[in-house]
Amino acid sequence: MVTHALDAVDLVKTYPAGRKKPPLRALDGLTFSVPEGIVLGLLGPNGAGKSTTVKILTTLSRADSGTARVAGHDVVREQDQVRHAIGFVPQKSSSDPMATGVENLVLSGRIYGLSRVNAVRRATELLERFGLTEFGDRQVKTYSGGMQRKLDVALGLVHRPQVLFLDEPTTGLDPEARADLWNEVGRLSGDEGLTVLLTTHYLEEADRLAGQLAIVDHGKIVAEGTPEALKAELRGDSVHVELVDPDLDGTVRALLSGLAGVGEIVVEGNALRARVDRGATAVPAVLGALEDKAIPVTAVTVSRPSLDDVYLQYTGRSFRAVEEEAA
Ligand SMILES: Nc1ncnc2c1ncn2[C@@H]1O[C@H](COP(=O)(O)OP(=O)(O)OP(=O)(O)O)[C@@H](O)[C@H]1O
Repeated sequence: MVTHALDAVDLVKTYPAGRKKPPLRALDGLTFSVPEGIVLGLLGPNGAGKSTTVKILTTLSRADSGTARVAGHDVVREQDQVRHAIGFVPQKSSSDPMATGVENLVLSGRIYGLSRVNAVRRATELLERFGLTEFGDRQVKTYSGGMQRKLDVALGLVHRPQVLFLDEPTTGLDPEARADLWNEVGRLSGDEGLTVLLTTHYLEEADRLAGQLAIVDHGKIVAEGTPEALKAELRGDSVHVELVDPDLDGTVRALLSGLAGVGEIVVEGNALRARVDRGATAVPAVLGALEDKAIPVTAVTVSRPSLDDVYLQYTGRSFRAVEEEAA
C-alpha cells in the first residue's frame, strides 16, 4: 500500500471580501495526495490558492471545511505532531541577517529542543550538506541570494522533518542559483527520501523538479500527474507564430482559426500560439496563409505540448497570459 505523506480532501476556505461583497472562495474543494518521498509541485498563477493550501497544511490557518493529514497527522486535531513532522521555508527568509549561518542554525535547533552540543553538530552537518561550511561564521547579510536561500532550506531541515514545504523557493534568484537550488531539492527527495511540497509560478521549475504536479486554478486542482504524463495526454503539437506587427494579431487569429486541424489559439503580445493536430502539415499551411495576406512574421516554430499547453487545456487560459495580467 502506498503511504501518503500529504492528504488533502475537499478543502474549502473563504475570506471576507469587504462590505456587501460575497466572501472570496480561495479554496473550493481542493483535493490531492502525495506519496512519501515525492516532490509535489503546486503550480498556479497569483491568487490560485497555493499559499492558502500551504497555510492550512502547515497549521497556520484552518479550512472552513474538508480534512487534511500531514505525515499521517490531522492538521486540526494533531497540530503539534504536524508541526514536528514538517519543515517550512517561507517565501520571505526567516534567518537573522545580523547573526552568522551557524548561529541561525544553532538557535533553530535549540528552539526545536536539541541540546547545545546536538544543535552545533546538526548545524555543522547542514552547512556541509549545503556547501556553506566556509561561510558558516559569516553574518548572513553578507551571503548571496542563493546562499541565503540554501540556509533557509537548511533551517527548515534542522529537526529532520518528514515533509518540507517550499513556498516559491527560487523567486528572485539568478538562473545559476536557481539551478543550484533545484539540484539540492532533487537530492533531498531522491537520496534522502524527503517529501517536498513546492509552490511555484515557474512552469520550468515545476517541469524540472516535480515528480508529481498539481495545477491549481480558482481554488481547485484542475489537473494532476507527472509533468510527462500531463504533456503526453495532449495530442498534437504546438505552433508558435511571432508577428512583426502586434496590431495584426486579430487578423492572424481569424486567418489561422480558418485552417483545418488548428485548435485553440492564444495571443500573447506579438506572439500567437495554436494547438494543431500535426505540426509537420500545419506549419506550411500557416506560413502559406500568412504569405497570401502579406503578413510579415519573425518566426514560426513547432514544438511538443508544454506545461503551458497543459494549463491552457485545463483552464481555458494561458498560464503566461494569466501571470502577466496579475503582474
Ligand atoms: N488573508 C486574506 N484575506 C482576504 N483574502 C485573502 C487572504 N489571503 C488570500 N486571500 C485571497 O485568496 C485567494 C487565494 O490566495 P493565495 O494567496 O492562496 O493564492 P496563491 O496561489 O498563493 O497566490 P500567490 O502566488 O500570489 O501567492 C486570492 O484571491 C487572495 O487575494
